Amino acid sequence: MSANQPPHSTAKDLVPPTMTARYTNSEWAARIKEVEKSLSISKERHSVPRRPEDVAKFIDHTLLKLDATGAQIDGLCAEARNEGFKTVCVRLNFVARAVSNLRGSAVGVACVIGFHEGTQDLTEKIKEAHAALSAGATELDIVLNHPLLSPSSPSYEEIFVELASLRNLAPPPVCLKLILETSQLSPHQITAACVLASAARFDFVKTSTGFNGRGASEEDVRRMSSAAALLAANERDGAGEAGGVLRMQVKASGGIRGWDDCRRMLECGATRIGTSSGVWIMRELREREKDAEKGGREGGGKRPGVTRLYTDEEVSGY
Ligand SMILES: O=C[C@H](O)COP(=O)(O)O
Repeated sequence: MSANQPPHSTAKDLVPPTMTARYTNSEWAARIKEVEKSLSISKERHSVPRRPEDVAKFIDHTLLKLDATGAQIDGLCAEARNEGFKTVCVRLNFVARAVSNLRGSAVGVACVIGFHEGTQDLTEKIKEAHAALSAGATELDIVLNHPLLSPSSPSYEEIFVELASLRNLAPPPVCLKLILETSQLSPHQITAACVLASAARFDFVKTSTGFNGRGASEEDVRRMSSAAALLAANERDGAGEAGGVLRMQVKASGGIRGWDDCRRMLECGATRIGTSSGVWIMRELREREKDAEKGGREGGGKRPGVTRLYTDEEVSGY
């Protein structure tokens, strides 16, 4: 299937039923507590690619302003094609236009769902997701209903049912990302959201919508990346010979404006960057590379090469 082919184009009116619960709230609470007990936040600095064509593949080129115009979406798609970005990230009303713009390219189309509060009910989110897939979206960035993580009475069961139902509607190769809105969550709630997203087989946890509170922070990305690594390791242990466990990845988004912000997020363990400043990041990176080359020629330094962030087994291939 090509990157831009609608995965559900033959089943336009078919919306699968919602999934039933897997664990009770208190069982989820116990599982989350276990994960928290063994979670240590990695201080590792992940290696980062420097060649612009490699960096571009980590970027979701994003335009989510409510007053965005069709002409701006056309421009966004042209930039994404030109730079070789991973996707363009747009609202539902522009998915079909973006898909048509990007036909024949390797650039995918990500659509935000439940944007930006996340509090829509499950039926609403399922309808939106179904419409996005039918229009050709290859990735869905779904906002967590984060008020359901309220510290006094968290509804883990309800959140899991929502996530599992959306995964059921959109199986791989559709890439599913859960937007946590980390500015609204405590570290404990962030870990809880990672546990639920991983159990529902989401491909990514994503920091922010860019519309509520601060954007991505190094601390949050490190926590999410460490939790994802631990959850994959736990599952690998449980899977024994069966293997095949995929590591959930982290998308940093919100307020990432320049190459230094982008590099810092990748160093903390993000493997996708959501930003409305993609073109500026690439411009800055090219300028830095030019300076480094110049310095290298004059001072005998070495141009940084491309390094791998994860092994093939660790990433899910998106
Ligand atoms: O999903 C991505 C964010 O909305 C992008 O946020 P930004 O406009 O602050 O770059």
